[in-house]
Amino acid sequence: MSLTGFRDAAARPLGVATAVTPASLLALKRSGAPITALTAYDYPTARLADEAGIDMLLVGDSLAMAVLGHEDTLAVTMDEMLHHARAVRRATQRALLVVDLPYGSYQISVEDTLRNSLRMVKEAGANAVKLEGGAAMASRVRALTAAEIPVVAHIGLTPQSVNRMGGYRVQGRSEIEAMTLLDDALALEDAGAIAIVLEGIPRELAALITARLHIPTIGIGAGPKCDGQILVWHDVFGLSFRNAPKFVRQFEDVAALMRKGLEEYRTAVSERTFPRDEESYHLPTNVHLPETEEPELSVWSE
Ligand SMILES: Nc1nc(=O)c2c([nH]1)NC[C@@H]1CN(c3ccc(C(=O)N[C@@H](CCC(=O)O)C(=O)O)cc3)CN21
Ligand SMILES: CC(C)C(=O)C(=O)O
Ligand SMILES: [Mg+2]
Repeated sequence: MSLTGFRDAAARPLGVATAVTPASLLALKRSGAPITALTAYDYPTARLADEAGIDMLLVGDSLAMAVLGHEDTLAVTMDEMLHHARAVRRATQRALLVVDLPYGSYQISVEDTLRNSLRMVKEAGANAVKLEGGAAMASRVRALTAAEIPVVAHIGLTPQSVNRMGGYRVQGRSEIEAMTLLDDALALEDAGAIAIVLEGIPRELAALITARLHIPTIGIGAGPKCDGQILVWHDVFGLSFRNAPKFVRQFEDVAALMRKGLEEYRTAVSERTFPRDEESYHLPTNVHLPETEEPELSVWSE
């Protein structure tokens, strides 16, 4: 694994844009240029996102819901996250590759957090890991940073807290809750986080946190003043099969395209217009098989 994110530096095409690093995300914040981020879960979609110039690809634990059909994110395992992260790694040349630590992989101890995060780096080629939680997670962030594992923090509507929150509810709407979230963000920055995801909080609070922090904020349902924005791939393309949160914008209706293609394929097979002769293999002209006997359909239809 090279520093630039290319597994084999010699295989890097000449003239390709420099790979995104934690330092370049910081530079984007300082220059005022928005950071673009998106989730990715497999090879073809990660290739499209990377080639489109998305700065950060996140193998989110939203995998559980968006891809695996679970009701929430709690069930997804380290092995499932690694399996998808490896596919995304193979496709990603430029973007910073961040992988979510799944629920249970970092709650028990700092040691567990380090062991599981090292797996993300060594077995999947993650450039950074992400974990949910506030000031209570600062010791984890500090230990990972000391172990040379860049960390993205995540506060506000943290989906792994669904049982405590009693559903997916906007956070930080009272002054006391808002100030606690600001303190959390400052503690995570102090512990060494390279960036922080702000999810499901009032836009005014996200603007305040973004102004107070030196590291970039990446918003999802946190308004326009964050340093960057992230969305779930399936929400962007209308592939979610559930009521979308208010913060989602569907940029294209890929499900409609897929339905159209499915209807065309089903019809073509049903009507025997697929495959055509050009879509079939032929015997060499010197090879002769016995004639096939056409079934006498009329006998059976009488
Ligand atoms: N496809 C998908 N998109 C996501 O953004 C996403 C996932 N899956 N899975 C993991 C979490 C869960 N997320 C969610 C899910 C639901 C709401 C939601 O229903 N929000 C309410 C807010 C209610 C309130 O006002 O408190 C909404 O109406 O927007 C928000 C975030 C975000 N993450
Ligand atoms: C939406 C982002 C921030 C996330 O954590 C996920 O996709 O799991
Ligand atoms: Mg997540």
